Amino acid sequence: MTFIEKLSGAWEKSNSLLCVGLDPDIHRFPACLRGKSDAIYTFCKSVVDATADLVCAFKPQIAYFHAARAEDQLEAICSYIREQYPAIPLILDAKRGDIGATAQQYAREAFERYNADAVTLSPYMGFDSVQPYLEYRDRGAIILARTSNPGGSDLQFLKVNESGKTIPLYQHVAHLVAEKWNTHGQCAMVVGATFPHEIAEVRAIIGHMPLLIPGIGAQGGNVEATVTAGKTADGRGMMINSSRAILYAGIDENENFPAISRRAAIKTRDEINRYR
Ligand SMILES: O=c1ccn([C@@H]2O[C@H](COP(=O)(O)O)[C@@H](O)[C@H]2O)c(=O)[nH]1
Repeated sequence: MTFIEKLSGAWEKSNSLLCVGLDPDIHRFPACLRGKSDAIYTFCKSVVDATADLVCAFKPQIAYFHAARAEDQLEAICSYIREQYPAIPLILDAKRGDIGATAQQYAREAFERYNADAVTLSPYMGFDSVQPYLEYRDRGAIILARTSNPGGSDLQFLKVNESGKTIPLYQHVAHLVAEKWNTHGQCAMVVGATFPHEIAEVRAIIGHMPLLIPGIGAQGGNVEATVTAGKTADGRGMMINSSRAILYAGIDENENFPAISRRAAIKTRDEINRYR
C-alpha cells in the first residue's frame, strides 16, 4: 500500500483531518515522567494511545529526539505506531535537503531505519536532492511550499518569473512539484495554517495532492480559514497538524496528561470537521 492510499484510508476510517505532532520536549514533561530513561518514548506512547482513533496521521519531529540523544526512543515509537496502528500514516518531520548521495542516506534513515510512510523535505536544493526519496515508490515526499513561520517570507515570497508571469517562489515550488516532480503520485506539500490565502493559492495549483498544514494551536492559525482554503471537493485533502497544544494540554495534571491530550485532540478534530 502506498502512502497516499494509506492516508486516504485513514481519512475514511477516522473521519478526521487531524495530525498529532510528536514534539517531546523533556523540559515540559509532567513530573511523573521526569528522570526516567525512557521518558520520551513513554510520553509519546501515552499520547499516541490516547489519540489514535482521532487522527489521520502522527508526525514525530526528529529534532526533539536527536537533541535529547534519543534516536533509540524515536525508533521505538515509530515501531510502536507501525505495529499497533498500521493504518495510521507515520510522517517523519525532518525537513531534509542535500546532494543526491547524502539524500540517499537520509532516505534510508527515514524509510528503512525509522520506517516512516513519508518524510518532510526542503525543495531548496532542487530535484536531485528529492529524487532519492522518490525511489521508495510506496513512501511519500512532503515538500515545503509556504512554511508557517514569519521568516518563511524572506525567501518564499521572492518573485520569480514563470512562463512570462511573475509569481512568488512558493508558488513556483508548487508548480514544480505538481507538474514535474510528482511523476509517481507520491508527493504532498507543506503550507502553514498561519497563511490561509497561500493555502488556497497552493491548492489551486496542486489539485488533489495532500497538504500537510502545521500552524494551528500553539502558532495561532485560524482553523476555519485553514480548512476552507485547503479542503478538496470531498472535504479531505489535508493533514492538519497540532503538536504542543495537544501534547502539553494536560501538563499540570501529571498521570492524567493523556486524557487531557485526548480531550484537546477531540476538540481540535471537531473544530476542523465543522468546516469541512
Ligand atoms: O512550516 C512548518 C513546517 C513544519 N512545522 C512543524 O510542525 C510542528 C508544529 O508544532 P506546533 O506545536 O503545533 O506549533 C513542529 O514540529 C514544527 O517543526 C511547522 O511548525 N511549520
